Amino acid sequence: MIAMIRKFLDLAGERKKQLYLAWLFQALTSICEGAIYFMLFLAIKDILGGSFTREKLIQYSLMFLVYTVLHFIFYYFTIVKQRPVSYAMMRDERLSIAAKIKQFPLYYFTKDKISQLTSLFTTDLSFVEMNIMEIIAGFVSSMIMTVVFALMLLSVDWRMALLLFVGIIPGYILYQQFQKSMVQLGEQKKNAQVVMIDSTLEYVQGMETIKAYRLEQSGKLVENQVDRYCTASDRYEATLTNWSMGYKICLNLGLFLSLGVGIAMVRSGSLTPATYLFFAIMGIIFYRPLEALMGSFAMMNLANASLDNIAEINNLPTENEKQGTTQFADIQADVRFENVSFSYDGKREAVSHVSFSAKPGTITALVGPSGSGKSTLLNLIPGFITPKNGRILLNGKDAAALKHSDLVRHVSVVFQEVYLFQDTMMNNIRMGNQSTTDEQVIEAAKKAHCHEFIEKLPQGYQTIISEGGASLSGGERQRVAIARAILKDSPIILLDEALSSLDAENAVAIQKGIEEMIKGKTVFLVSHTLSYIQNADQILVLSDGFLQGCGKHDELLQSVPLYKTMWEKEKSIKSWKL
Ligand SMILES: Nc1ncnc2c1ncn2[C@@H]1O[C@H](COP(=O)(O)OP(=O)(O)OP(=O)(O)O)[C@@H](O)[C@H]1O
Repeated sequence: MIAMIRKFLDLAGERKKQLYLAWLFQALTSICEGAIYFMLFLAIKDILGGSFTREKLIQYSLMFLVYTVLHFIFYYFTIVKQRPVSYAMMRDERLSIAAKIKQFPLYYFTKDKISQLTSLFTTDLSFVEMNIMEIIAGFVSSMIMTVVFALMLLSVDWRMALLLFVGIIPGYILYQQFQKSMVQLGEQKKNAQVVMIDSTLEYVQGMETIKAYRLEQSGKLVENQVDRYCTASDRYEATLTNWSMGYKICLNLGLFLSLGVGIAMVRSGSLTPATYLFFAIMGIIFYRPLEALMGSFAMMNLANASLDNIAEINNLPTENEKQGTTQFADIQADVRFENVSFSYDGKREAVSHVSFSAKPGTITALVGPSGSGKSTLLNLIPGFITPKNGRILLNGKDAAALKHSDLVRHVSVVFQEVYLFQDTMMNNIRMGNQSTTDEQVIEAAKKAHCHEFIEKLPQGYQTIISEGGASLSGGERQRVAIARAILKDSPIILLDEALSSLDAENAVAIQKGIEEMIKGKTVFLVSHTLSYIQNADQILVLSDGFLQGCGKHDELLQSVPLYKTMWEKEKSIKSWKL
């Protein structure tokens, strides 16, 4: 629990003071509650001792009123102080994680990591936001109440108090065991939840394929994961209930012992009936905060796991942290790879010992079988991923030493998959260069051959694009990406299968736009279709991450067997007739 509070305070930052104040009010609330019970003892003592007069009745009533009012006032301030803190903290945390995610290397975003992030936003942050204050307040209150009650009981009769406390020892031993098994079950429950979210996302995203192929078993997979999560949750709750019962019994051993021995003490005259009666009442009340502590343990456990997940994301190194500080503002860029290697998992190299150079005003095409490392090599250029070995030089300057923002500004990318944001078409294109006017945006759209279809949209350039650009065809999305790149006007241009979603007519239509965009630039082009790139200034042939050859189309046909095979295959496919 202490570790969890520490983690929470780390997240709280400057709001720590407000939290301390809230917990101080919580402590005062508990002290007032303790005082009310102490008055109860004094009243019982007076009644049984025959000294309960009318004045005492008024005196106790007034004190009761004062403590009750104070209790409510302190409780009100506890809530007022702590309520906004968790919402404000989680707001900051959401924004800071969103900003941090943007700086993660691209290869971080694998399917399971996306599920982990989804779970973090939908479950962990919300859970902490909704529950942590209550958990900590409950813990602070339980602890203070226990101390206040213990001091009060000791001051009334230390022998009876010690007998009552005996139950804490077996309770604590059981609690330790319980904690271990609950942490394990909590992790199982959490993992089952991540897998369930993962399979549900996959199910929704793959709906088109599921419907097309009537894949009934895909629904079964979601059903299984939902069942697994339900079983894990059930096991967690059932175990919690069993342990809680055992814990309660252990604690109450002290109550039975004190009441049993107390009777003997009253009989022998060493204990007054008033004190016995007081302990009989307080015996039940004393363990309540400790029992509540156990009850909220399940929540603590889950909150702790959520805080760990938040910390894990916060502690991940970002690409920017690894980048240098050298400024780069050249308007042309000569790109040189020197013995560059990269591995995603630290075991197998996706790009291995690659060296080549590309001059401004030239097109370098990357070809090779699927998985040969073409996209990886492309992603190395803007620093989306960084080489594990070797160097990439831009105009002779090591890219690793350059400011990340400068590097990214110098590279325009058109990926195969184009993401459009839920914003106007105008703003979606303007993302290429925020400082451009509407006229410049339209000019770029015309060059990329988007203008015609944008004009046909209900509000033209002011039409809001649905999330991800799902309402546009693949070819339309790709032309918007080309318009963005035209606006950005960077010295380096990366085209990763950029023509893949265009039909032959469209591809020819925007050829001019692309030609204009790449004039004087250092262009890298990934293509599976060799006929598209046969006029490139140089072609890099990759296989299993290694560079098999580098040269012009005719040279490669002579010198690289893999290239020759790929070319012949393409020719034979083209001659297929149905
Ligand atoms: N995010 C990732 N995490 C782990 N491995 C990856 C990741 N992305 C790619 N790989 C692996 O790295 C290797 C090279 O992949 P890359 O995408 O660069 O190949 P490619 O030639 O572009 O393939 P394709 O033509 O199919 O797009 C492959 O073995 C691939 O499985």
